[in-house]
Amino acid sequence: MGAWPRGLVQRPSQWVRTLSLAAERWGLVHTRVWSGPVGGWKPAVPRSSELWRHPEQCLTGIVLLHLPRSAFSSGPAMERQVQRLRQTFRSGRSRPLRFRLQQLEALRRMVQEREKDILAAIAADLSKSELNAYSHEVITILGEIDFMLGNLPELASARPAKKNLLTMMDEAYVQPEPLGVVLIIGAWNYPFVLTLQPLVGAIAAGNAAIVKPSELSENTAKILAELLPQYLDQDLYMIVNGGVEETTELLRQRFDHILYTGNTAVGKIVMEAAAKHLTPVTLELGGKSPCYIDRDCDLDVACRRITWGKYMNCGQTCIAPDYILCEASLQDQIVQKIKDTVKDFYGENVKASPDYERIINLRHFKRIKSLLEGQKIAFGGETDEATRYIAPTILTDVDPNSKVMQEEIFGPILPIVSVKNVEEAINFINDREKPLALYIFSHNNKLIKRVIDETSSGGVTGNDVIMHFTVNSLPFGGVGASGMGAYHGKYSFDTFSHQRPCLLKGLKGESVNKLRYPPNSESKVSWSKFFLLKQFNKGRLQLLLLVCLVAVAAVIVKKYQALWRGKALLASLIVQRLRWSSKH
Ligand SMILES: NC(=O)c1ccc[n+]([C@@H]2O[C@H](COP(=O)([O-])OP(=O)(O)OC[C@H]3O[C@@H](n4cnc5c(N)ncnc54)[C@H](O)[C@@H]3O)[C@@H](O)[C@H]2O)c1
Ligand SMILES: CCCCCCCCCCCCCCCCCC=O
Repeated sequence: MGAWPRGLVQRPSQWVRTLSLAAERWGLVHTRVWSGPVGGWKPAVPRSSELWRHPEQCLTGIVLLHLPRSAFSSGPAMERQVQRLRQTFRSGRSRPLRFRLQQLEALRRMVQEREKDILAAIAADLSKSELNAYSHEVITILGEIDFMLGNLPELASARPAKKNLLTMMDEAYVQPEPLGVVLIIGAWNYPFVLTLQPLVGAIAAGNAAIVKPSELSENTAKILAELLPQYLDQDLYMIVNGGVEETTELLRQRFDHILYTGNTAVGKIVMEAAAKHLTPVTLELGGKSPCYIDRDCDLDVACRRITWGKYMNCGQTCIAPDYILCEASLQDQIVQKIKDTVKDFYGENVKASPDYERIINLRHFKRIKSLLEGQKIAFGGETDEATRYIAPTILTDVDPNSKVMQEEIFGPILPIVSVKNVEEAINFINDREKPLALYIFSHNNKLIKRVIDETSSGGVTGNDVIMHFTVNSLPFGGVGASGMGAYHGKYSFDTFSHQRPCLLKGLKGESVNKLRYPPNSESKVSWSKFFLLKQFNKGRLQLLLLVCLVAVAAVIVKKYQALWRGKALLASLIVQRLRWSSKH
């Protein structure tokens, strides 16, 4: 696509433009606008595109290119796109702070100006009320953008580093630098926040990025593909929509970092593909997040908070409490209190509540429903395949070896497993894969700290659920099977940056440098120990003292010399003045 396709140059008529854009919206074709040999092929952005409005400003005109979708996900096409972004990155365009801030502001404008469309898309994907879509997703993105806008100058600036005796006179600092072209693969359960929050970090850190939203939340994927090119620099930030085929093709390309959010099985595929290029990865995976309720606890409060975090988004939250661990004697009270809270939150008819979502697709609906088989359902259990509704459900006396305890539930089913005491709870947690989150409810802070000390998990909230996700001064990520790396706030910036150590020396000081040049000797090693390990022997200490004394003496002499010189000058001026006065 390097040469200008002369024969095809024309300004498309209104109906050609309308039809093209409609076909693009329906997902039939990709429409591209040729903006000259320099600009290359750009997405034909509806309405706002400068290319549509001012074709005369392109080199010689514009031309439309209609290709089947597959043409853009083929290997060579994908490679060209990554190459295009890499070239722009290499031009240095994404590096200046002013540019990054401007792109982040544009992203904020996008969220604010197109809020209605965004909320409608999320609502369509997850049967979520627009109010919930706003508080679960949009607020988080706006908060993250504001954080970056407020803190970017500090985050991106060089940090002075401590020096040793050998580099005392030099300049040592850590300079964060962008990694290059990064790939962000989003998830469908919070399709807006889990796709855009990493992008905020990538932009802030000065990278180019390809964003691949989940095809399972197709409405959000579509609106992102429509909006992002209208607000962000298209040569640096690009969106690729599609499914397994497109992701597979993307993963063949070389990136400088990949941040993937989703299930552990695909996480392994991502890591394997990344290993071929030695690309570092951040894997935001899942797991079964336990929730321990201590006997010494306010059960009303605990159950209200757990009900909120478990049934929010119909249980499709990576950090939802997956199951409850408690003493057997608490089980019935917990069931009753959660039951009462569900009524408080969603009313008598949960199905009719605007605050209760639906399962994303039939595959997940069937998977979750199958987890109910053979279980003791203490509450809920109703399902409706036509609307993919699964009622808030509690299972009691659950066998730790049953299917529901083998995989992450990712749905509105809450098993209660009884344990004798906190030791057994700790062992239960440690016998399994490290979870993404861990929750402990107790009046006893020491017990909470003990559970934290004796277990491992991606994150922890004591006496609440989910809320650690909302604190952007805390890194968000998994450990072990629940993932690697972290993001949010400063941690996003760091994830998408290389912390580059810089040491700037002068060309003087060769006498000290002789210590490291061959031939080596006992004395040189001993001096190196002195400089680098601060290992003093008596003789060396005396020598050092002597050097210090000489240095102090030199400073004093210099100072007095200056003083004497000053005094002498003054005296000679006075003498001259007296002579002059006596003459006149
Ligand atoms: N840590 C987090 O922040 C976080 C957030 C959301 C979800 N999750 C986790 O994600 C899981 C559920 O979400 P999910 O979307 O992965 O589930 P899913 O099983 O619905 O996965 C579907 C996704 O995997 C992709 N996929 C499937 N096979 C692939 C292949 N061979 N190559 C590339 N991509 C392939 C599909 O394209 C699709 O986007 C849960 O475990 C949840 O805890 C984690
Ligand atoms: C005083 C009113 C405060 C209202 C605050 C509402 C906070 C709601 C926060 C919900 C955030 C949910 C996001 C969860 C994302 C989980 C990612 C994994 O799936």
